[in-house]
Amino acid sequence: MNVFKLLSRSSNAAQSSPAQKLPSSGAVANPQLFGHDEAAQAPHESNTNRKRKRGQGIVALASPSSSAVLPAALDFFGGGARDTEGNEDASSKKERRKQREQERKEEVGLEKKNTDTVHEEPYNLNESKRILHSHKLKVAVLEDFAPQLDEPRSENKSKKRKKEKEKEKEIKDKNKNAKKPLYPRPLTAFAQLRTRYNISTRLAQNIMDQGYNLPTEVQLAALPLLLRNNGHEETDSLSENGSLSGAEYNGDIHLLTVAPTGSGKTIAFLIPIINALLAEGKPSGAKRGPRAVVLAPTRELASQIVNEARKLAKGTAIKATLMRKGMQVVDAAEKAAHDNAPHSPETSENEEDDAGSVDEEEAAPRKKQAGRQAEQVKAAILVATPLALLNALKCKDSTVANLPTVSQLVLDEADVLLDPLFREQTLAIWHACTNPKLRLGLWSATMGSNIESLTISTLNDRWATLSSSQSDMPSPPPPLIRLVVGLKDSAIPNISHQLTYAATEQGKLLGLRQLLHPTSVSNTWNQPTLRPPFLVFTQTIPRAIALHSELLYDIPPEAGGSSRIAVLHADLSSSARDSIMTRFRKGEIWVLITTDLLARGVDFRGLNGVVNYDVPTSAAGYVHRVGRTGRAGREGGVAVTFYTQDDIPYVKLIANVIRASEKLRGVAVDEGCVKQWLLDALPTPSKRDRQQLKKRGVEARRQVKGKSGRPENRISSKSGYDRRVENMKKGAKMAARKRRSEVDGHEGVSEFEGFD
Ligand SMILES: Nc1ncnc2c1ncn2[C@@H]1O[C@H](COP(=O)(O)OP(=O)(O)OP(=O)(O)O)[C@@H](O)[C@H]1O
Repeated sequence: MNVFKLLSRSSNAAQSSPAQKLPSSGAVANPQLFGHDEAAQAPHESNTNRKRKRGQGIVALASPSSSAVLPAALDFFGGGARDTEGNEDASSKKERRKQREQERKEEVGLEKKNTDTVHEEPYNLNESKRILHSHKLKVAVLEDFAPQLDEPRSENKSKKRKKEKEKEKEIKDKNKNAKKPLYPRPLTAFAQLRTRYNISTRLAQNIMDQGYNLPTEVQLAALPLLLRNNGHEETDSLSENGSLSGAEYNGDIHLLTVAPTGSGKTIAFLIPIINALLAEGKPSGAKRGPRAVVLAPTRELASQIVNEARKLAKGTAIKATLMRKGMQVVDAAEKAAHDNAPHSPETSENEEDDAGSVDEEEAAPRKKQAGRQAEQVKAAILVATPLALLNALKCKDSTVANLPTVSQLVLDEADVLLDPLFREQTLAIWHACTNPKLRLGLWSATMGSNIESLTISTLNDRWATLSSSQSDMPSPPPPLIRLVVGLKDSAIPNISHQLTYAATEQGKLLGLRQLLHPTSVSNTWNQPTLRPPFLVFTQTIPRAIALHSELLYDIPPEAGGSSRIAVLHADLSSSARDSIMTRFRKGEIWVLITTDLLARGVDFRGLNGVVNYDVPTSAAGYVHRVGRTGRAGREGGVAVTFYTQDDIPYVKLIANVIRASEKLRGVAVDEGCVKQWLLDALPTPSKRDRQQLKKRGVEARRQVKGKSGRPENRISSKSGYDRRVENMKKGAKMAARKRRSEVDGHEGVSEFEGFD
């Protein structure tokens, strides 16, 4: 067995598996989830996607070279490198060479087409409606703030406040009603970014260099809404159609987007930001500071966004940076001015709440840094977690300095950033962005209606506060537009789900071991097999650590042994986390055990599956966890969820999401993994239970200390009964030894007669 060959699996080999197409096989021709049958694409918009540059980000895992022969026990990837298939591969070598040649030709052809000037048809409302409908896209103006301008600015404050309160109350009811629909002109090929929106040549080139040709659904609708139309949009058709394209806003909007996991939201918000910054040119005036801020809930996601931004802005003057400890975001002078300025009561309130939430780990180095010259952020795009940025903005008296240079604020995973866990921090940063031209973007695969109302009321508040102090507030204020792709809050349809009853904790461990070992996988139910690399999610950090130590030696040494399995959680140091992420992306780690730290946003393109070792604590949690596989339309991802007796009160939440996803995929209820009888039999958790579950998880799985002070809910392949018997035997042995030593000791005393 050549282990080296096993490690250097190339994506070609996985494709050679005839039975199952895996996400690790590489990018698919069409990254879209819906509207595949759509024939009506512009002639230049071939579905033949330009192939990604070799090795570009795809976890390099597949099967060994065609001639390698693997014992079944080591064939973790199911590449099927048996003798016979080896021969088949050898005979198809010529075929593959031909195919590669063909792809190269297509690439060249596509490049030429994309650089050609594309003739733009005028905006056609019916055509736009049809394309948006087939891609399951819905766009609506959620809130038009323009009517507020009718109110005289001199109106006394309390009257104004009262009116605002009344308005806030109305918001909830209003949200339920249908909003003004919009039918933006769909972007059906990235080439149109140049022809229609005249984006920078370099940016367009960078997009092509990434291998992106066909926009995903979210890009198809969000980019036309966010990019300035540069006068290309025909005013005639706008007036004819009653401004239904949204082009009259000319990109000047706040956008709230709900789009499936892995659907390319990152570049959908980065392209307009980079293009706007390039168009602005070098900022005038002495004020320094970031011009766009992207907030993300975890460091891993933030650093991924920085990488994407750097790739898109390569060769331009726009730089992106990750917020690190000790960095200085605003000018020292600005901060000092803020220190001396009187603060509004609203800000102080926030600060008091936040003061307690400052992490000591974060705070200590800040104190150390105070003595040294801090590194000033020079990049135009700053990506940060809320806490890291807020710490940098806090002044000596723990008030928050303003970020007047920021004109774009993006909340990636907005629902979690505005969830109680991060809300105070996120809102404090939002309020610190005092630029009257600030535009907001909220992006996630799941978004509760409470997030919409919170956004509207915060936009209202900001407007009221800023318009009383600043004369240059835009008039009318930009509207809040909502874009929804597919079915809101649902899991992607291109993965298969398995909901497995494991009865007990021990059952789950056996189930996971079965999934892990290639020879023990019995595919009796004709379900797709889970192949590495995959993620395993647990409810808590101690459980992730315990599971890791239990499985550490499950992969045979010939296949890399314990180095193939790792655990990643928030208690590890930043450098350890980075190193594990790098090794997992490289394909050196096959099984990564983690907590919800990696549940959101993180993009492992070739991840073949996800195991919910512990059931997620909410439906949204499930959507995000399983969305780590099946990215950019890749087929073959598998999501396995184990549940035990303890999960029965809540598992219906997950079963409903699975059913909805299978329905989207067109799977009949009696053929899917969640049968109707199961849905009928499972209890529906109350709202209170749901809230409790989200907050604390399944109680039985929380760290419970036994009388001995050791955790009782350990993860082990031994049953509680076996452990008890073993403990009793151990106890008996100890007691016998003690008795023996006592007897020996007694004899000893009798022998020692010296003191007398
Ligand atoms: N138009 C496209 N064509 C092909 N691949 C794309 C396209 N747009 C994005 N991708 C790829 O899709 C993957 C997922 O993108 P991204 O991480 O932005 O998804 P997301 O919608 O933010 O997901 P999540 O909700 O999990 O955060 C990335 O690997 C990205 O490179």
